[in-house]
Amino acid sequence: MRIDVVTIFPGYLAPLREALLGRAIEAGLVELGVHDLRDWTHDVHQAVDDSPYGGGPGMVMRPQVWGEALDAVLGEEPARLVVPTPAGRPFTQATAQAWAAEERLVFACGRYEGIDQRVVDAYADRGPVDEVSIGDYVLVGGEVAVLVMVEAVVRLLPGVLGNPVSAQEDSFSDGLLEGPAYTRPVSWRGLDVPDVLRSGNHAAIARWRRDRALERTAARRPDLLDALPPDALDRADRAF
Ligand SMILES: Nc1cc(-c2ccc3ccn(Cc4ccc(CN5CCCCC5)cc4)c3c2)n[nH]1
Repeated sequence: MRIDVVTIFPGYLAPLREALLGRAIEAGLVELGVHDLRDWTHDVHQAVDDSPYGGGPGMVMRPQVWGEALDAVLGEEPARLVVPTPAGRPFTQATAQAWAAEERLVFACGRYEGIDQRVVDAYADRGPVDEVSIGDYVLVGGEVAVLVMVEAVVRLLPGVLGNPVSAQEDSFSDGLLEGPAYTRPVSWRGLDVPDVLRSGNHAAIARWRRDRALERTAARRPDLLDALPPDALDRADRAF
């Protein structure tokens, strides 16, 4: 997979070259290009924003600069164009799974109050364009959202995670939140590891973990329970 990011703050994307993702890049599992939007300005002030038509607070990013940048970065290769925005469709684990199958992702990081809508509209007839939100809160720009989404996607690529099973057993992959996890010591500050986890009884352990996941999901994300397909909960689950 190749990932390109266009931004006026390239330094914001430096963490993508650290740790696990950095190793994935070095291993050639993913290619990353980070591009400074201002490289496609032609004025001495390198202006990328202007006042909004119709009035309103703040500034909007100008379409011309974005058009030149995205034409250059996209080139002739097909790619999915991703535009983070508070007004986007929710980015979920399902989105990450779908994008992990893509050959190319290009992220357009807005700032100010966002990017002139015609940029999205102009590229919509060239290929898939996704306007996505990572949550119901307002960030200052798209860069942090791109860090989140790139991490969620790249960890799913074959060879990136040391233990790929955990990608399948993620929270949300079975529709439930994962339950509590424990490691040594058995007792810590008067708090003990649940006996069942040390029993060696794998059926009992699986049941206990499922019950804790159901309990946590019901308490913290009842919406996920409501969204489960009817056959997702078996009789033992319902007893819980
Ligand atoms: N999930 C998520 C993604 C983002 C995101 C992504 C990309 C950009 C580019 C710029 N900003 C900042 C910004 C965008 C829009 C407004 C206007 N809007 C008015 C009505 C109420 C909500 C805000 C204010 C500031 C961004 C913010 N935030 N949260």
